[in-house]
Amino acid sequence: ATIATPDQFISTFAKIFGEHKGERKGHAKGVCVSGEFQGDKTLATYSDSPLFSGDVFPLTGRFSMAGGNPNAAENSRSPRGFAAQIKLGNGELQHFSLLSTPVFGAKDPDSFLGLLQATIPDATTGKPDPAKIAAYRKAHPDTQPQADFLAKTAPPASYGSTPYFGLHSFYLKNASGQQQAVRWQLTPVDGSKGLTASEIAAPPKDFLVQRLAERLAQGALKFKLELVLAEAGYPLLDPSQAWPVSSKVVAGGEFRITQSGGDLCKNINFDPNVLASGITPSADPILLMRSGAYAISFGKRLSGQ
Ligand code: HEM
Repeated sequence: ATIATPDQFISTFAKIFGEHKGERKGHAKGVCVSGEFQGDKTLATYSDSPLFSGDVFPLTGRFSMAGGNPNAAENSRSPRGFAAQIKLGNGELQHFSLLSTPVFGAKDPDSFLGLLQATIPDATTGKPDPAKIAAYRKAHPDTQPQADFLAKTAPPASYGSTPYFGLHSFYLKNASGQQQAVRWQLTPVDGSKGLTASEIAAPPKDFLVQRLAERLAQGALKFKLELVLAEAGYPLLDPSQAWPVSSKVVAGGEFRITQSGGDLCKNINFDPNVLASGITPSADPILLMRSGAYAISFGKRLSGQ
């Protein structure tokens, strides 16, 4: 049974990253973007959602650095985030809220909260205690795969040169009512590119916003939406476990980012459980936890806390 609560995550983020009034308590550093989404009609086999009608819908989004530090260093070996709110023609909304790692940092809220608590800086040194973190990971092996991925993968060279992963399972249903569990992911049409060794050692300051603007000056930045189809026995409730690489993947549409900067995303809470009709959440307890935590962060930051 889960005992971690949304407010415990918010108070633990404050202990790790400090209090930053008016800022997002997670993914504090980021940039608003806008553009459009076009669903792939061939998905009708699996989904009757109007998201996949083939119509073009406007989106407001945000690229971000994970963590509650609004001044996070951009060579950090931490996840990057991409969130999007798509406005369908019928007034419905569809959110995507994704990370650049193919797995999440823990199997459930309790394990994730314990990991965060183990990274709270030590009162005397002012720094996290690496031995404490290592001991926690050893006792909770589900926290290791994401750390391994981040250690071996160069941080993205730009927000547009990395894939993004939804990590949770969601259900689609088709016109005959058949259900299919999927995970969604975004593949960058430009390809993936990491920072070079010298950029990692001596990163240009705040290059992510600049590189994004430079890229958008050349035309739309595109990502392909892909849906990975679950098969019998797949872990549907544990985002720390990757699905087999042999899984069937179907095309879901295309994201086209055309503008960056400004404040359009400021008053959006990119709650991952805001879904267009025909798409439903799984019972992944981390997915459920996110709605409560994001709502607290949203309320705080819009009221200057
Ligand atoms: C229990 C686990 C998690 C907690 C407690 C948590 C907490 C938070 C909080 C408090 C925010 C700021 C929300 C706001 O002020 O609007 C945030 C942002 C974000 N989170 Fe999480 N998160 C969790 C898991 C995840 C997972 C699994 C993903 C991706 C699959 C993710 C992706 C993001 C992204 C992309 C943002 C930035 C959204 C934006 O740009 O506004 N988070 N998270």
